[in-house]
Amino acid sequence: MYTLSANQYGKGEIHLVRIYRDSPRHEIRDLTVTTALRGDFADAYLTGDQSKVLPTDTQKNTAFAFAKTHGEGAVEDYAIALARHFVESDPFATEADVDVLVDAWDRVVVDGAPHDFTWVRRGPERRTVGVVASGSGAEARVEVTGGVVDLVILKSTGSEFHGFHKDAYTTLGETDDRILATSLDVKWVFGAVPADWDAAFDAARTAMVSTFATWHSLALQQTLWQMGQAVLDAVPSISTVTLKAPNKHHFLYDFTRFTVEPPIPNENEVFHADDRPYGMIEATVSR
Ligand SMILES: O=c1[nH]c(=O)c2[nH]c(=O)[nH]c2[nH]1
Repeated sequence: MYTLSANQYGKGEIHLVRIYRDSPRHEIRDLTVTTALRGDFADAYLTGDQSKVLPTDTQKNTAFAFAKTHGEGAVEDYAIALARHFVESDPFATEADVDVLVDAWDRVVVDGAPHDFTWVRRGPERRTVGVVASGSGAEARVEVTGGVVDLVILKSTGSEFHGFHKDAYTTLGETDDRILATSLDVKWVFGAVPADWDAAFDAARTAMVSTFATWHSLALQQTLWQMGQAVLDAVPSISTVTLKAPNKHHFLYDFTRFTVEPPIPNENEVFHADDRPYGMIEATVSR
């Protein structure tokens, strides 16, 4: 005998674009929305009875409809409205997830003037918004997370790595001046609702980026600890932040193997940017 221990279902990566065209200067919002419902859905798996299953196609339709009807506030307001709608209107859903990836677009500048309705996609960095809604009435609960994925950042000095533990397999040289580069995947949990979702995101992102730049690093581990604290300092409504950071290694290219005369110096100027393998450094910092 086996047990269906857990199940959820929803629509993955609903890519929707909302244009705000109430004035000649349009605005754009580019969202990739993933929904998931949990609740009384075991029969759909165990017996094939779909009578309690709101199709994922309907979830997709609702995501598009809410982009119009609940799209005026921050992305968080949209995601909260959509998640609450699922738990409040679907008698079989007890919990709903709405996860959103936000693609940013930069307004094009033509002859020094910002253009009204043309943008160039920024990237690969994307802001993330996650909502888990459950219960209803007095029991209604909403948990909101924010974050960023694929925030690629590099500093060309101000990073050291030495004094590490060595064994018979250790070949890595010690360094007091190296490139430090990563692609950050960061998620933070809101313990309270901030006054302004967008301002909270901007403050958290600025805290991370400026700390990465200014903290003289003795290891990516130490930098992540500093960045996590900076996020908590910058945004009082964030209770916990989890940072995942691949160490994108840049190896000094060894010109000493060449026989050219005169020898070519390489004083931390030419590197082999290795895309894999990478170190994977992770930390969660909490209040
Ligand atoms: O900042 C670093 N942390 C490590 O744990 C590590 N390991 C390694 O090989 N290089 C680095 N760099």
